[in-house]
Amino acid sequence: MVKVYAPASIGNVSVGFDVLGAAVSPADGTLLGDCVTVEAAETFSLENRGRFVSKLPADPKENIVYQCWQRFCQEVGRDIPVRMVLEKNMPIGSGLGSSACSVVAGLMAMNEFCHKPLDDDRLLALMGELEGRVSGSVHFDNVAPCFLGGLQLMLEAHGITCQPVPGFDEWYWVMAYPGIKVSTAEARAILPATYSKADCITHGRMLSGFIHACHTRQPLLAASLMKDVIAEPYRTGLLPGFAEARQAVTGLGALACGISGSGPTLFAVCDTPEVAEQTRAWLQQHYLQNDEGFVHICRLDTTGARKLG
Ligand SMILES: Nc1ncnc2c1ncn2[C@@H]1O[C@H](COP(=O)(O)OP(=O)(O)O)[C@@H](O)[C@H]1O
Ligand SMILES: N[C@@H](CCOP(=O)(O)O)C(=O)O
Repeated sequence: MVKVYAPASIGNVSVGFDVLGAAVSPADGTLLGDCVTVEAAETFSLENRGRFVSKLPADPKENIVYQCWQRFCQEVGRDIPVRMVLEKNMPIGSGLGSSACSVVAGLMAMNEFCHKPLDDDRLLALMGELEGRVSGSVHFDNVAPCFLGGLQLMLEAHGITCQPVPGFDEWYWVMAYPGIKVSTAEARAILPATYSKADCITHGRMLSGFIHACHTRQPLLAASLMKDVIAEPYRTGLLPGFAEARQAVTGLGALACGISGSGPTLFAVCDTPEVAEQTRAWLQQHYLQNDEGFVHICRLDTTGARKLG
């Protein structure tokens, strides 16, 4: 039996639309991610459990974990009869890389169960393909950090999908999920087809400056460059209270605040435990819309997906 946990992730990290992503886990040790278990069986079956099980598609074949099994079998060229269990702990359409958690845990668990017929590069390519099926187009900024951990920059050049970028150990990532759903495919569809020269220049300056500041260990410079001219201006209308929340948490001392993936989750970067706690408390009181919402103070998850059993 193999059990794999795959952590939540922040797509874009504000400054790198589709090309930058971060894996995060709560500092208190809570598991904020999906788990997939695979064990030998006579015939294939998939059981769904967990807090958000009721939000999964009604047709089992539309569950991306079923599709992971099917695609993995096709890739290795044989039918593999297994019992799979998905623990759906991640809210769907949350901006926390929920589908990526299921994809990464599903494919990695199958690969581990079969004694690793696929190497990490091939597995990551399949993860991107499966994520593309549910989110509207292939993008690696959730699956790559979720699988490999840390902050990952997508390169997709010279045979390299992504490479790690050094994060800042002192940063707390406060993640606030308000409890409402935003479809990634829809949040992608509303973006413009083309951008102005000024936006392209600003985007290049922010992203290159952020990556430079990470490599040269300048946390305040890095945080000041975490600005999004590609998606955020068009998506804030989907996120009730986002502009007020950002103003409030930066007023409390957060170094940066942005939309996690396509939202509605918001992230705030803080560099002291006191500011992180004040930010958590404010968001808990003002940003959540219903009982399904939550706030976690997280750290960069430098491990990524891992075997729990
Ligand atoms: N195991 C799964 N986990 C999450 N989403 C799934 C899963 N299986 C199928 N889906 C579908 O994939 C889509 C994921 O939506 P999306 O907005 O991309 O969510 P997220 O941004 O949280 O990954 C939804 O239509 C959902 O029904
Ligand atoms: N780069 C993507 C990231 C989507 O992340 P999700 O967690 O909302 O699926 C985008 O911004 O569309």
